[in-house]
Amino acid sequence: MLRQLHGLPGLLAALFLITLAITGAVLALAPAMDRAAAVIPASGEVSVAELAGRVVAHYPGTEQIVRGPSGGVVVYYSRDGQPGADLVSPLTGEGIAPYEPSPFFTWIKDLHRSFLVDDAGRMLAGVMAAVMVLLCISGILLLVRRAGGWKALLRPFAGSGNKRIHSELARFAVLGLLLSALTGSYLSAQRFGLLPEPVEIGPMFPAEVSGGQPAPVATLGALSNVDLSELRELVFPYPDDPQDVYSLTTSGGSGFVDQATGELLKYQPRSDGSVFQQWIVSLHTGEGLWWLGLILGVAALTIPVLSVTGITIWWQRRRSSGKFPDNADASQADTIILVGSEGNTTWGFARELHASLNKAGFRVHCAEMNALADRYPQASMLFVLTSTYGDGDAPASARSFMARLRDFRGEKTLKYAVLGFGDRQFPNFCQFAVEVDAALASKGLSRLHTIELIDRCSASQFSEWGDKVGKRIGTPLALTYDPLPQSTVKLELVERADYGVAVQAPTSILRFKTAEQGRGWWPTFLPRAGKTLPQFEAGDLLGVMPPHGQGPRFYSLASSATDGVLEICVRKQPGGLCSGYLHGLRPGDRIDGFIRHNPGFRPATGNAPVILIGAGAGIGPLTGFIRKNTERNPMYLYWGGRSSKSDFLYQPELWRYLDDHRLTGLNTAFSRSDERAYVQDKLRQDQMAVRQMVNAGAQILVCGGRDMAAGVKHVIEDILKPLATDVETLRAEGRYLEDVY
Ligand SMILES: Cc1cc2nc3c(=O)[nH]c(=O)nc-3n(C[C@H](O)[C@H](O)[C@H](O)COP(=O)(O)O)c2cc1C
Repeated sequence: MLRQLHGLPGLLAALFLITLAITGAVLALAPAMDRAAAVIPASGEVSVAELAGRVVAHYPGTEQIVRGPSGGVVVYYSRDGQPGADLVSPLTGEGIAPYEPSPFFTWIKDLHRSFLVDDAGRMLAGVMAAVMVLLCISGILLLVRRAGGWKALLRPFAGSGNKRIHSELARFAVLGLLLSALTGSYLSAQRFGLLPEPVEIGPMFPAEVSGGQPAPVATLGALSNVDLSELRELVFPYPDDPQDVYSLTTSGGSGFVDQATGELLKYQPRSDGSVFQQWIVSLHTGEGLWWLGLILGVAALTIPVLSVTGITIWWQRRRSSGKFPDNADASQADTIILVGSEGNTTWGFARELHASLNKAGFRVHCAEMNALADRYPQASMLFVLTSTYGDGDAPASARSFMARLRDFRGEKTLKYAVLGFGDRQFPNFCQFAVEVDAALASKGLSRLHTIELIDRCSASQFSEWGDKVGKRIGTPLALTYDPLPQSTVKLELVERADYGVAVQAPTSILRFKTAEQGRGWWPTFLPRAGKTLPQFEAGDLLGVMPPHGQGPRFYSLASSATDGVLEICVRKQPGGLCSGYLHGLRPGDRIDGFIRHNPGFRPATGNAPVILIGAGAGIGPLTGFIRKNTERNPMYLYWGGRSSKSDFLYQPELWRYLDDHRLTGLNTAFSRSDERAYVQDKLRQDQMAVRQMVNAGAQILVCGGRDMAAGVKHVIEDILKPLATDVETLRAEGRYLEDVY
């Protein structure tokens, strides 16, 4: 419900909101620019009488002096019968520049207030402001849900991609956006009579004025008592009319000043309603609060990005949660698939399983976990595919599953398998799936297959799980997960370097270029008939389609698009289908590939040290990060191989980076040399230095096999103990990242 409340209005309003945001951001500059152009004396330095005296000395035909919200003083005068207006210095009364409202800002203001179509546009702008209030409030509640509570709202968000960008930006900007939207809605509601607008009726013209000889304005007592910082406007009396008076408006009220005696006549303080109104205007426009204007402007600039990421998230969710064709009735089905999902990606996996089982002749019913029936009379297999949310909690479509499970009466013949979807960056990896698996077992059901956990939507883990389940049920399941139909690009192997054969760890560095002919490298990456690769960074993933219609396998990229090649580092796995295929390639051979972004695995920017830890082919993306470290931020590499003579991957390149300081320190460990050391041993030897770096804010990135990553985590936990922190805390802060396979 909350999500619909956030998504639908956002989608409909996106274009108008982007217009309002961009124009609002431009207008937000105006108060700061006005302020920069003006001369602003300190409070108490210049009285209105002094100002008026100085101005009159330079502009004998002064008719009015206005002090704008940003502090700039403008004099309106008449010279030789011609009216004029100048920005003046209150310190001297001299003109600084002619005063003319900027036609550009006027046009932007019209676009902002009414989309250039008068009342209908003004009404639309008001509606958009109200929609923005709704989006901000529902967005705040979604952020709280995503963070796992109000208290956790300031912690770094885990996860990656559009969702992370959307949440981080929203958290940064939401209060500014809410303030602009609330004040904008208020002003619109007043304009269309939905809220009362305070009417400020000034004091009546005084019945009696002295009518004496006018005194020089600089000597008038009532004007001497008012500081310039309080002035709004001072209207001069008609020349040669002794019965006329000065009209004075200040931030506190308005009144008249006798031009002969300098006495204040008929002063009337401003009403509370008018003061409140002025605050609303200032809070919306930044008038008089130039710094707030800039903050609101920056917040407004996030709206285009929030709109694009929001629409992308909505679109991906929609595509992956479409209805299933051939969904059998729950009471007739022999196989049940239950799905626990919040962001809907798990539905994409469920659809693939559903289609594959259907093709194999099963009658399959698929539904959300919240729709668990009391019993499935015909079913012999139950698959539960679920993600985990919050801090190890159930996702939206599984919140009531545990409660419903209490009333569930499973047939004795019903066997189940749970497949968890999660992200190892979270402390409670796939926790909810683990709890569901235990709860089903405690119901007396037996397992068709032990629980397995999929990290970050790994397509290869999913297809491996399918192979194992297929063997158990006696029907091959060729499961391929493709979140959106991928358009692949032909890549041509241009270079390879082979290592590790002598130590039974054949590993190759493979360099590809797109096979389509273009002028140089870059044109091949520009959009052409949809057959192009998007931008990529080291640490992103290259999806490779092995032959014979298998699902894609993913390899971490060791290069960025700017390096001019697409580089991966691949260890040949015994019996590995895709790694064997890649190792068999010769220069000139072509493969099909696509990019999957992985923004969750990137070194942080800034001066804090970065500690890169890897083993074997895990050095690929780490080398890519070092290559990109042209800022020469402190970067240390701990890497383990088997033999320095056989599988020291990237050796010459790393030494070059040490020389040019892209790499600050290199520490290698070789398990089949005399030292017989692993990367964990090197970390332990260096524990003082590692601890100091973590204390100085270092980020740790680990890349390589699961066992190595577990060993490294263990050592790092020990190293962190004296610092009273641990790996999970660093992980939550985005300072311990893993790319593990
Ligand atoms: C706010 C948030 C909280 C998450 N919490 C966890 C968690 O505690 N444990 C975990 O393993 N994964 C966690 N994840 C990762 C998701 O479970 C993972 O991305 C999953 O593939 C999402 O599937 P879905 O889109 O079908 O919900 C979290 C993701 C987000 C965005």
